Amino acid sequence: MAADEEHGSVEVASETRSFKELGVTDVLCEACDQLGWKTPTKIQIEAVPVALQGRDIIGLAETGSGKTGAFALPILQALLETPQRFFALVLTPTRELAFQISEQFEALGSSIGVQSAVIVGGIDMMSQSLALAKKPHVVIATPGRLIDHLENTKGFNLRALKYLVMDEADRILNMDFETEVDKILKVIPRDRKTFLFSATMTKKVQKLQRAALKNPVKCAVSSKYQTVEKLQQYYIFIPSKFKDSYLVYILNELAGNSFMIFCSTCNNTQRTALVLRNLGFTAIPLHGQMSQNKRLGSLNKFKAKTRSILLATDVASRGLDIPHVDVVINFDIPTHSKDYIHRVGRTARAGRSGKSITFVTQYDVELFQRIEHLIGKKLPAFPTQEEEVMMLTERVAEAQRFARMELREQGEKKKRSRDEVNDNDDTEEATGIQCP
Ligand SMILES: Nc1ncnc2c1ncn2[C@@H]1O[C@H](COP(=O)(O)OP(=O)(O)OP(=O)(O)O)[C@@H](O)[C@H]1O
Repeated sequence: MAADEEHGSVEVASETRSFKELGVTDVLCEACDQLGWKTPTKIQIEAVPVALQGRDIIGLAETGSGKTGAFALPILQALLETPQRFFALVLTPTRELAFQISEQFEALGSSIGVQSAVIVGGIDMMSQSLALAKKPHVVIATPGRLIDHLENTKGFNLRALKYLVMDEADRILNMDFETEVDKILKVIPRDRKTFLFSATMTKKVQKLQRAALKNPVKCAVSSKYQTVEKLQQYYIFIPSKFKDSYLVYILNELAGNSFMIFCSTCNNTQRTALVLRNLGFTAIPLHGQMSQNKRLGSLNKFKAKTRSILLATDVASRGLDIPHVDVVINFDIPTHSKDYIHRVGRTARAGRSGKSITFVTQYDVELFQRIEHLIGKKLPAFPTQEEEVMMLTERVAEAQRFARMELREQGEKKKRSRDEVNDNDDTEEATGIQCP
C-alpha cells in the first residue's frame, strides 16, 4: 500500500483478490473476465478503489502492468452511475497509443455501450469532426492544436468534462505541449477528477501535480525507474563499422522470436528495414515520416504476426501493448535514458518474460553507463561468436548497397509526389530526435 502519507492512507487490503472486492460493479467485472483479466494487477488494486472514492491519482507502475485498466475502469463506472456525453478526455503522446486506449475503453465498456473518439494529427479533420459530432463519452487525443480543434467543434464542451487523464504524463510534458496542457487545465473545471499515469516520472510532473490535482493519492507500485523483473537485459559491444552484421547475427541466433528494433532516426529505421528485407527477414518500419495510414498498416501487420520484425523510432517506445513481442533491440542506444525503460518495456508485459539487447559502440559508453545508473543494474554482455559475425559481412554489405539504391529511389519518388508531408505533429522533432 503506497497511498500518499501526507493525505492519509486509503484502505485497500493487500490480499484483495478480485475486481469485485475493489468495488468494481458486476457488469465491468464481467467485462474484465471476458478480456481474461482474472485478478486485478497491483496498480489496479492500488488505484481503482481510491479512484472510485473520487480522489485524484498519480499512478506510477512498471511497463505492461495494466495502468490503462487502472484509469479506464473507474471512469467507466462513474459513467455508468451518471451517464453523460463528453465525459472524459484522455491525453496521450502518440497516435498509435491513442487508438490502443480507445480500443481498451470500448472493450471494457462494450456491454454498457460506451463510445469513444480518437483525435490525432495526420487524420483528416472532417472524419474527426464527424466522430465528435456523434458525441462520444470518451475522447482520446494527442495534444497539439487539440484545444483549438475541440473548442471549434459544435456540441463539444470542455467545461462539462468530468475526468481528465494524462497517460504517459512525463512524455506529454516533454513534448513542448506544456502551454497546451496549461490551457486545457484552465478550461476544464476544477471539480473534474484528474489522473496522471506513467512508468516514469519527472520533476515536470511534480510541478503539474501541484497545479492540476486536488489532494491526490499517489499509487506508486514501482520505483521511478524500474524495469520489469522478468526481463533479461543484455548489452552487446560492437565496433561501429559492423553495426548491421551484429544485428543480423542476433536475429539469426534468436530466430523464431518476434522483435521490436529501435533506431534513433526515421532514416535509419527505413534503411535498416530495407537491409533486413534484402536479407530475407520479414521486417517493417514505423516512424513519424510515414503517413498515418502506413503507420497503422505497419503496426497491424506486426500485431497480426505477418511480420516478425518491427523497426521503429521512439514513436513506438511508449505504451504500445503487443503481447507477443519477445525481444527488444536498441539498435541505436536511446539518448534519453528514461526512454530505455519504455523501449525495453515493449516486451515482458503482463507477467510474461522477454529479452532486451542494447547495442553499444565506443561512442555510446557514457550513455550506456547513464542507463545502468538509472535502472540501478549492471547488465551482462550478450554472448556472441565474432567469427560468425564476420562471416556475414559480405552478404550484409550487398544488402546495404541495395538498400541505399532503394532509399534513393524512394526519395526521388517522394519528391515527385509530395504526399507524405505535414505528418509528424506528435513525434520525433518535439523530443529532439532527428527525422532527416
Ligand atoms: N488484471 C489484469 N489481468 C491480466 N491482464 C491484464 C490485466 N490488466 C491489464 N492486463 C493486460 O496487460 C497488458 C498491459 O496493460 P497496459 O497496456 O495497460 O500496461 P501499462 O502499464 O499501461 O504499460 P506501459 O507503461 O507500457 O504503457 C494489456 O495486454 C492488458 O490487456
